[in-house]
Amino acid sequence: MSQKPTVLITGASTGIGAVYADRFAKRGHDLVLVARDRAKLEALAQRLRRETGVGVDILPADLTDAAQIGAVEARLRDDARIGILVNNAGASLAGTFIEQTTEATAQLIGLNTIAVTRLAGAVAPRFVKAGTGAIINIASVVGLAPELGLTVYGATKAFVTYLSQGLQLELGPKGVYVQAVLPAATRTDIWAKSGKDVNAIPGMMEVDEMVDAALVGFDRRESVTIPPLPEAEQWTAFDDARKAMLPGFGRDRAAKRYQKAA
Ligand SMILES: NC(=O)C1=CN([C@@H]2O[C@H](COP(=O)(O)OP(=O)(O)OC[C@H]3O[C@@H](n4cnc5c(N)ncnc54)[C@H](OP(=O)(O)O)[C@@H]3O)[C@@H](O)[C@H]2O)C=CC1
Ligand SMILES: CC(=O)[C@H](N)C(=O)O
Repeated sequence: MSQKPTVLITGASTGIGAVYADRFAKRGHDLVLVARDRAKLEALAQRLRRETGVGVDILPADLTDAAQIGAVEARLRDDARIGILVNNAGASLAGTFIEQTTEATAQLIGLNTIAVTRLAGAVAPRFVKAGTGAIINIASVVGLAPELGLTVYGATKAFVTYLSQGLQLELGPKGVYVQAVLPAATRTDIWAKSGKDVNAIPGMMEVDEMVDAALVGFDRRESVTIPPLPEAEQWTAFDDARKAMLPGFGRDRAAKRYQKAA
């Protein structure tokens, strides 16, 4: 059993989550791998046990199912060895807003936002009590870019970034580190699953490069990591512009432009 904190990773059966599993195993952390596909989780677990010698448990679960996410929450609450949560499981959707059904968007919102919030909520009290722990939430640059035409998906990812920033403010002073990772297009199965041809999209980052970059941000304890963004100052300027508005929100009169002419 590793002396390092165990890492629970959701969406570990493929793509970004599977690479996080590989990297944390190579760093010597025991793992708990969560996704729906038991066979893929077991194959990855066997490889990582064999190659790295760490302990790997699998916890198959559909995170949109109340009973199944409940089992993952219980593990996060009760297993004191778990010191890092990677909230990565997520999906995208084919089509435009008016082509998407309310059932499909509700399912997407459930996975990309409610599950992320519930799992963070299950583990945060224990982390705060211990005065240590880390939560990595996988958002997306799409959450900053309504122009990309992925409205509901992007809205779920804006939620994840906001949630992460809020949690970092609330939990950071109590010793808990929260990171939002905002990948841009990354070569994984998510594209085919949402009806897109991964090879037709320019600027596709390889998944190993994306996760390795995100882990550089993790090691630096960045609160927001955007792997492809060349100029970090652009994010700082964006965030500073937001903060500059805050004093303007606390006024008891409507702004002059909204006041009726006398
Ligand atoms: N690839 C990209 O371009 C980008 C991806 N992201 C985000 O990265 C995260 C990982 O996606 P990525 O690796 O690309 O895509 P993949 O489709 O490869 O991986 C998604 C993972 O989530 C799991 N998953 C999906 N639905 C459920 C569910 N209902 N319950 C439990 N697990 C589920 C899948 O496993 P299983 O099917 O076995 O359940 C799989 O392990 C997502 O949050 C995505 O939004 C962000 C920006 C860019
Ligand atoms: C739009 C996508 O499906 C992609 N995962 C992304 O966030 O860029």
